[in-house]
Amino acid sequence: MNNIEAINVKKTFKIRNAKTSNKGDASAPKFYALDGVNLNIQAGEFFVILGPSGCGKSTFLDLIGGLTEPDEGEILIDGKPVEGPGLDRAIVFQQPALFPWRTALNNVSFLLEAKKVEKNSREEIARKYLSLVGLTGFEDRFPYELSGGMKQRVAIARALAINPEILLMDEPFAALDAQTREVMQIDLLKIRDQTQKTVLFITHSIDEAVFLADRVAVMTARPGVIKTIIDIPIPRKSRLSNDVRITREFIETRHKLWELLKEEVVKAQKYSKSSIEDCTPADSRSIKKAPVLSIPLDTRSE
Ligand SMILES: Nc1ncnc2c1ncn2[C@@H]1O[C@H](COP(=O)(O)OP(=O)(O)OP(=O)(O)O)[C@@H](O)[C@H]1O
Repeated sequence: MNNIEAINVKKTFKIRNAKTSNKGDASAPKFYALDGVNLNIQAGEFFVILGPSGCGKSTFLDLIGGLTEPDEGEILIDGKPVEGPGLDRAIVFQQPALFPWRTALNNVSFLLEAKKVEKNSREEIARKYLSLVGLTGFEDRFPYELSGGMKQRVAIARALAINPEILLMDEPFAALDAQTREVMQIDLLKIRDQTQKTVLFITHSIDEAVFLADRVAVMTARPGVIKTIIDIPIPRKSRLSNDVRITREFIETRHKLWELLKEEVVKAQKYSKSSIEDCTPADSRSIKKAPVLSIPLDTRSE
C-alpha cells in the first residue's frame, strides 16, 4: 500500500521585501502558492503533474516529501498524515546532488548507512541498483568522472536503494540532452515495471508526460489547483514499443494536454509580469489588503 491523498491543501509563502522586512517578520504579507489541491494517487500508479512555471508543482512535491508543511489541508499516505521526511519516500531532483568525494557506489549506499544496513549488504544493494540503472562497471567512478545522464542514474539508484514505497521525481531529466532524456524515460519505465513503485513525476514536457504516465494532472497558473486529470489511453505494455510516439492515441493525447495547458501558460506569463493582486485567491481578503502588492512573486523568503 502506498496511496497518496491530498485534501484541500493550501500553502502560502511570505513575500520578502528586502528593504523593509526580514526573514522572521510574521507580519510580512503572504501569497498562495497552492490554493486547495485535492488529489488521490493510487498505489503503484505513475502519476505526472504538468503545469506552467511557478504554479506550485515543486511545492506540492515537497509537501508529500515532508520537506515542508501545508498551511491548511492534509497530505495522507495510506491514510496517515505526513509528518516530515521518511525513508518510505525518496526524492530525485533536477540536479543529482551527489557527494563529489564519494564514488558512485558510496553515493548509492549513503542512505543505507543512515538505515544502519550492515557494510557488506550495503555494498551488495548499491551494486544491484547501479546495475538496474545500467551503471555496472562504473561503481568506483567519482561524480566528476560521470556524464550528466550517468550522474542522474546514480541519483535514481540512490533513491531506489532504500526501497522507498514512493518515488518523488521533480523534473529529473530536465537538465539532460534530448537523446539521453529519451533513453532515461525508457529505463525509468522498465525500472517502474520491475519495482512496482508509486511514482509522482513533475515535468514541463507534455511528450514526457504522455510517454510515462498512467494519469496526468494539469495544474492552473498560481495559485495552483488541479485543473483536470486525464487518463493516458496507452497500455503500459505498448509504451516500450519503438513507435508509440507516432501513434494516434499519443498524438491526440499530447494535443489534448496542450489545449488544457496553454491557457494556464498564458496566465502564468501575465502574472509573472504583474503583481500579487492578480493571483491572490478571491477568499483571501487579508492578503489583498497587504501593503506590498506590487512586489514580484519570485522573491523567495524561506
Ligand atoms: N520557499 C519559498 N519561499 C517563497 N516563495 C516560494 C518558496 N518556494 C516556492 N515559492 C514560490 O511559490 C510559487 C510556486 O513555486 P514552485 O517552485 O512550487 O513552482 P513550480 O510550478 O515548481 O515552478 P517551475 O515549474 O518553474 O519549477 C512560486 O511563485 C515561487 O516563487
